[in-house]
Order: sequence, then structure tokens, then C-alpha cells
Amino acid sequence: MGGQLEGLDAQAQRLSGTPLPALIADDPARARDFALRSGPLYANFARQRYDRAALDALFDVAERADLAGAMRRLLDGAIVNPTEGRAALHSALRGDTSEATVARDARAQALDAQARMRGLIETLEAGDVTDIVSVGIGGSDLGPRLVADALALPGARFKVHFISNVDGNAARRALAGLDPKRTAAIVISKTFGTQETLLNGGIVRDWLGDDSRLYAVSTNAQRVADFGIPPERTLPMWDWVGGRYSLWSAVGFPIALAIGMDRFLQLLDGASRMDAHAAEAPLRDNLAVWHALTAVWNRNALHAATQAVLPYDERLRLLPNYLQQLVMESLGKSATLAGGKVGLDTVPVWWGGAGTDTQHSFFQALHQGTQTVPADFIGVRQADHAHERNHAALLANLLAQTEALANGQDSDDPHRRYPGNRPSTLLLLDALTPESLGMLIALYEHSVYLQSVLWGINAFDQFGVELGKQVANSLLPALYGESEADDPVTRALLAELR
Ligand SMILES: O=P(O)(O)OC[C@H]1O[C@](O)(CO)[C@@H](O)[C@@H]1O
Repeated sequence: MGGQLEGLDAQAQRLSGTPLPALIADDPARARDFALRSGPLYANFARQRYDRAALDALFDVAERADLAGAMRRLLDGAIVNPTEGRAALHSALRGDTSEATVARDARAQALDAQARMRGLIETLEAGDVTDIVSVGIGGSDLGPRLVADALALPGARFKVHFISNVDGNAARRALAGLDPKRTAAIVISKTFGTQETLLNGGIVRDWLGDDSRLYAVSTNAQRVADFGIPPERTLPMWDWVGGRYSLWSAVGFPIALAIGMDRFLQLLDGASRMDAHAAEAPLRDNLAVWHALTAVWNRNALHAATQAVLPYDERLRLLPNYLQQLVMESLGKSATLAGGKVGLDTVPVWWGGAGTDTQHSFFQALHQGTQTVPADFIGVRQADHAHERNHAALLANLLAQTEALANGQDSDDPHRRYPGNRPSTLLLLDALTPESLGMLIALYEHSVYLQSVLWGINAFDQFGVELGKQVANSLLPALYGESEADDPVTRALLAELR
């Protein structure tokens, strides 16, 4: 492995005969020294398969790649998305993290949109509406869905429902049991050109009957107007916010309705706190840097093909879905920024689910499968419910799994042998609050960006998703029998479907 990651191969080679339990036995202080905290967020990397010398090599990589400078450039609104000539100023949506003019302008626009959003929420609160239907997909859905699910409290003023899939069953199910007269809907689409959202938005518009309770969030005011939603019920989006980084903008309108505007702002404060930490903490004390270096170590030095994310908190059950877009749409690239071919493996497959459920589904493969799957375990210290024994059991399971995966257990019977040596990181929140969740999500955002810097790729475009959309559009007439497909296999399949 050459280039920016030079030196890591040699470290991996040196450590190849030293499994995790030996690394930990040789250096018990790593349990303390490979851990760091920022506010309510604690991270422990002691069960990763590196030692102090390998970490030195990783931090050398971070220095050489100028991760600190890269963070500054992101926050200052540099063109970090050169294929589309755009900045990625999601940090400006949540705080004053830069003095750069472009970032300050973005911040002013964000505050203006927040004030308008608050006004719309107050109007809705004063009326009869009880339910909100949010229509969007990808970045216009996954973030709001995650945060609303994680943080909505019993007895909330509005119940928020989501429709994303173009499958009409999604709309049918979401609208079943709702009263159109007491429902408002938000059509969220950065481009307002997304097939799924326009079709589902059309279903909801017709279902509402009266479109005075129809709202939009988009960069494209003209398309919104053509759809029939007036400017006073349209909140803005901007090119300087990527879809998968947009929950902090008016795309978070459903979040603010689900959890209240004040708590939405606390979510933003938490994310802004992580922005400041990622930008200002020295590399060795920097959670985002540790997380990104660990990801690169597991991918490029240990050659892990997949990465699991395992929240041990029912409220975070949608985090893996959210992170799949954030991480894989950002880092699923094979071209360098300059247009060459990346000489290294980039993103592994991210997947996961909430513990303890997943212990009874795919954990068998984590413990005894032939592949090593690095995992991020995420726990929450405070229960927020009265079932103390359940919470103790949850935390015991969380600790047990990280320990069992690392240490394994020998046996004469190969079927009952646990190889161990399976790396994991533990992320622990003091409590699940808007602030801590904002910090956690922003940590992943910045880790993703820093990984892209280490790999020399663009984390902010997503041309890979376009081809399938184009082919789908070209095949639509064929489904009505109005045209024929060129591809012989598709032709045969169409014959089956018609
Ligand atoms: O907000 P829009 O423009 O409807 O796009 C939705 C999603 O579609 C994508 O462009 C591709 O799936 C995502 O990046 C984006 O979050």
C-alpha cells in the first residue's frame, strides 16, 4: 500500500500473528488510553486490532493527509465537491463554525429558513392537524425518519408518518387510518425531480383533497409551484447541502414537528458541538479522526469487506439504514478526485441492526463466520424507562458481545470454538438526547468526510445512482407496451411482467 496510506501494510504484517487478546494482555492500559470523550459521547477503540505503534503510523497518515486542514476547508466552504463545483456547508446549518464569508452567508440563510419553519409549525400547532405525512426518499427521508423515531416523545403534538418507496403499498399503509382533514403533508425533495417523491406526493395531494395543508422543501421553487404548492408553504434547500447531509436544514421539518422546534435546535447544537470538536481537537484527541483512521485500518490494512453498526438501543434501530446512505453513497467510489482510478479498496458494505434482536439473527456469522466483520457497537447509559432489569440486561449483552467477539473461546470441538480476534469500537452516549444524537450523527458525517480525504475521493457526489434511474425512465413506456426494450434479457422479463 503506497501513497497516503504508506506504512500501514508493514504494521498490519507485524501484527498479523498477534490476536486481540494478546494485544490487550500486552498493554492493558490501552483500555484507558484508546478511549476518548467529547461531551456526552464516549468512544473506546481498545478492541481494535492495532497497537500503539500501528496507531503512530495511522496518525502519521493523518498528518500527511492534513486531516486538520481538510476539516477547516470543509467548514470554510471550500469546493470539496469538485465534480459538481460545490461546497458542503452542512455545518453552517447548525452553528457558527467558520468566519469565511461563504459560510456566514450560508448560516444567515439557514437561520432565516429556521425562523420560517418555526412560524409554519406555530400555525400548524394552532390548528386541528394531528398527523403529518412526510414524503421524500434517500437523504430527504432517512435522516428525518431516524431522528423522529429516536426522539419523538409520547403525547407529542403531531404524529409523523413517512412515505418513501415508490411501491404504492407504502402510501396505502401510511395513509390508512388517517383523516385527511386532520393531516398535513410535506413533500421533501432537493431537486423536486425524484420519481418516487413526485408520484407519492401526487397520491398524497389527491388524498388530502384540500391542498392548503400541503407543504414543500426544495431548492427548485419553480417545480414546487408547478406541483401546486405556493411559496408561503415552501421552505428552501440549497446546492451547498448534500441530500444525505440535509436533516439539519428544512429537510428536518418533519423532525421539528415530531419532537418540537426547541429540541430540533438542540439536535443542531449537538451537531455543531461535534463540528467544533472535529475541527479543533488535536488529531490524537479527535473522535472523528480516530473513527476515520480505524475505518481505513480495517478496510485497507485488515481488508475487511463489510462493517457492521449495532445500536443497542431500540430508539436507534433506524441508524444502520441512515448510515448506509451516508457512508456508502458518500464513499462508494472508484475514481480519485483527479479522475484517476483509486488504487485502494474504498467503502466496505455497511449493514447492521439493533441489539439484542440481531444477536438472534446474524451474530452467529459474526462469531464463527469465515469473514472478520468489524463492528461499531453503540450504547446509551441512561435508560429513559422504568424497566431497570431490561436495561441492565441490554448493557450486559452489549458488553458481553464486544468481549466475546474479541476474546473468543477455545474448544477441542471445532463447532464449539470461537476464534475471537473480531474488532469493534464501542460508542457510548450518556443519554439519548437531541444533543447527543446530533453529536453522534455529526461524528459519522465527519468520519466519512475524513475517510474520503484519506482515500482521495469525493464524498459529496453520487453519480453512481443515476444510471439505474435513466434506465428505469426509459423502460416505463415499455411497461405500458408502448415501446420495446433493447436488452434481450429485459425484453424477456418484460414479456413475463406484461
Ligand atoms: O431530495 P431528492 O432530490 O428527491 O433526492 C433524493 C435522494 O436521491 C439521491 O439523489 C439518489 O438516491 C440521493 O442522493 C438523494 O438523497
